[in-house]
Amino acid sequence: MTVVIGLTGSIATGKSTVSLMFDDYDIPVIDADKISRKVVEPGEKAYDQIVETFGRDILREDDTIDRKALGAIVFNDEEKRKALNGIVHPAVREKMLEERDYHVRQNEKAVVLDIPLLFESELTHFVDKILVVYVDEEIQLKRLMERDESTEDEAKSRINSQMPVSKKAEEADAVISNNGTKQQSYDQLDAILRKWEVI
Ligand SMILES: CC(C)(COP(=O)(O)OP(=O)(O)OC[C@H]1O[C@@H](n2cnc3c(N)ncnc32)[C@H](O)[C@@H]1O)[C@@H](O)C(=O)NCCC(=O)NCCS
Ligand SMILES: Nc1ncnc2c1ncn2[C@@H]1O[C@H](COP(=O)(O)OP(=O)(O)OP(=O)(O)O)[C@@H](O)[C@H]1O
Repeated sequence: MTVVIGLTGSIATGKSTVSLMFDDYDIPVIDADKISRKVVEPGEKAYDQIVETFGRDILREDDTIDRKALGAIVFNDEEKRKALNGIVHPAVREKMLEERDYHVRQNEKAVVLDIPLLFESELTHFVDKILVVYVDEEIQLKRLMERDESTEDEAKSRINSQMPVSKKAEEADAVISNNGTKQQSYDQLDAILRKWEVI
C-alpha cells in the first residue's frame, strides 16, 4: 500500500525546500504550484476563463499571464481570489489525482502531494498523512520578503490570504519546525519518515 503524504504549510514556510529532500529517498513529489502554472498556459481552458474574467490587462506582450499583475489583484481581494481559485483549482485537482493514482498503481512506498492550500481547499481527504512545514511568523515574513523581493505590505497580503501556519500545525500528523537550519529540518523529516515506516 502506498502512503500518500500531504505536504503543506503556509507561504514561504519551506515546503519547496523540504519537498526537494524527498529526492534522497526516491519518493516522488507532485507539486500543485507547478501544475497550477501549466494549466494556465495559453491554449488551456483555464487560460481562456481567466482572460474572460480578469480582462486582457493581466496579459504580457506574448499573451501569457502576467502573474505579478494577477497576484496584485487576487491577493488584495477575496472575491477575486475565489473567482481565480474556482477556475484554476478544479484543473489542478484533476491533474494531481491522475498523477497520484499513477504512483499508487506503481506500488511506490510513498508519494507526496505538495499542496500549499491543502487545508483551505479542503483536500485533506486526498492524503493519508499530513506533514506541515512550520516557521514562526516573523521568520515567514522575513524569508518571503527576501525571496520575492517584495515589500512588507505585499508579503503580508499574501500571508493573510492563507490560514495561519500555527493552526495548520495543530491539525497535522507531523510537523517539521523549519526555524533552524535546512539540515535540522532534514533530520526531522528523516525521523518522521522512519516513524511512518516509508523508508
Ligand atoms: C495569483 C498567481 C497568478 C500568482 O502567481 P505567482 O507566480 O506570483 O505565485 P505562485 O503561483 O508561485 O504561488 C506562490 C504561493 O502563493 C500562495 N498562493 C497562490 N495562490 C493562492 C491562493 N489562491 N490563495 C492563497 N495563497 C495562494 C501559495 O502559497 C503558493 O505557494 C498564482 O498564485 C495563481 O494562479 N494562484 C491561483 C492558483 C492557486 O491557488 N495556486 C496555489 C495552489 S494550487
Ligand atoms: N531552514 C532554512 N533556513 C534558511 N532559509 C530557508 C530555510 N528553509 C527555507 N528557506 C528559504 O526561505 C524561502 C522560502 O522557502 P520555500 O520557497 O521552500 O517556501 P515554500 O513554503 O515552498 O513557499 P511557497 O508557498 O511560496 O511555495 C526560500 O528562499 C528558502 O530558500
